[in-house]
Amino acid sequence: MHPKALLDACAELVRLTLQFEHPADAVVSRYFRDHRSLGPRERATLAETAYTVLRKKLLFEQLARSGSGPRERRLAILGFHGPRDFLKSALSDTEKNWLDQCDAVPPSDLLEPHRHNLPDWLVQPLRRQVGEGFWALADSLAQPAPLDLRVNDLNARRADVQKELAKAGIPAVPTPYSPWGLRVDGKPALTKVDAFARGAVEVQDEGSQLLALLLQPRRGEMVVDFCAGAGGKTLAIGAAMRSTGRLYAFDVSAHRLDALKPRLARSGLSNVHPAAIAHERDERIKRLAGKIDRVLVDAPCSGLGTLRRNPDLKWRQSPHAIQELVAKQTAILQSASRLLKPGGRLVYATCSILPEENEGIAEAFSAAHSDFVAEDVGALLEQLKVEGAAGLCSGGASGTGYLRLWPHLHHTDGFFAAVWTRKG
Ligand SMILES: C[S@@+](CC[C@H](N)C(=O)[O-])C[C@H]1O[C@@H](n2cnc3c(N)ncnc32)[C@H](O)[C@@H]1O
Repeated sequence: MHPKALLDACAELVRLTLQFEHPADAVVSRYFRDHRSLGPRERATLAETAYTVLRKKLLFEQLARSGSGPRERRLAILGFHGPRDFLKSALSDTEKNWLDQCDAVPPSDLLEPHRHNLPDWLVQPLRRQVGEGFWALADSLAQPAPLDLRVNDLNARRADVQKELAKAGIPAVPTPYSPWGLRVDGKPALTKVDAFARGAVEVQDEGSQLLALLLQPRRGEMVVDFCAGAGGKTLAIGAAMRSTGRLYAFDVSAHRLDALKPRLARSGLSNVHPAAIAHERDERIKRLAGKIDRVLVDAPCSGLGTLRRNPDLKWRQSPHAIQELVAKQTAILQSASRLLKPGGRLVYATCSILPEENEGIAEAFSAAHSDFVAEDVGALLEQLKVEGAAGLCSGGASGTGYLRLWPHLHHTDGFFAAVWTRKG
């Protein structure tokens, strides 16, 4: 594609994503479906440009106050993902001069919002939690995430898959905390790799893998993944159960559960039972009350721990939306807890970095449920032989009560988990 046409296309995609009517990944997929002739490199340029604009929106909007031409075009020029020479061949002389002026602005001249690129309402809660780590956190949230894979240890070994990927020209290293994880350089086309086609690997952030590990499901047990979605954690749990017992994958979205089906087929698991429920108090849930060994509640949340992958969320979420989520999280955890038999384990998890969706929910649950004992997550991870377990946790009486993963410290998405045992 000619540089001018590619820049025009980038400006159009930037315009569409900045409408914030739909998640950015859905807008990008839709754009690609509507423009089937785009090649892989053009797609990469378009997607990365739109995502860079979302990541650095406040800075770019400030810089775009000067310059001329449509605003989306100025933003696309600032965020353009590709060689500078290539970009400049698409620009007028005026635009080239303006871009040189923008490039020359020293970071020390920028106001704080133009450096952290976060909405005001998010800055205080993050500063309160990470203190001096705030700028490292803001920087890491503005970077693209690495690609993590989970090796399906039902049918493959991590070391063998690592060798197989290396042979296919995809270097990968074992992840430091999850026993199943491989971290891959760049963004290879995984669907074409045999290990993926035969279900030996799935794409999954290392933090998500740790949530499944924390549930510690055993052979032959009855387990519920309450908010299973497209089943990322379901697959990890089912493999840890060695495809035995019964694993219910519940979700209110039949559409999301549909996306689990091809993944299940690849995985070789035969113990998973997906079922759409109407809401958290569904009859199906009532029938299983008191019968389940382990329940994972991977709750619907703000997703603010995934800003590296979903930078639009910081502009689409709001304090009001968070309040609604907190009410929903409380209700789901309450209902899901009824499923457990005495001695059973409950794990509540989010991919949020806000205390009200995390410690706030966990502490309120503990206070209202004297029949559940809060477990120390640091101690559990230690037993599970997770490297540097205490460093992954914070809070509670011991200071390691909850799992608290941060992108700038652990190179995973931001995750939270709390664990309880139902008293016998
Ligand atoms: C964080 S996502 C789950 C991601 C999934 N566990 C995975 O690993 O891929 C939260 C899920 O909760 C589901 N959900 C929302 N409200 C629910 C409810 N009342 N009961 C059960 N699931 C619900 C959403 O449809 C969404 O799929």
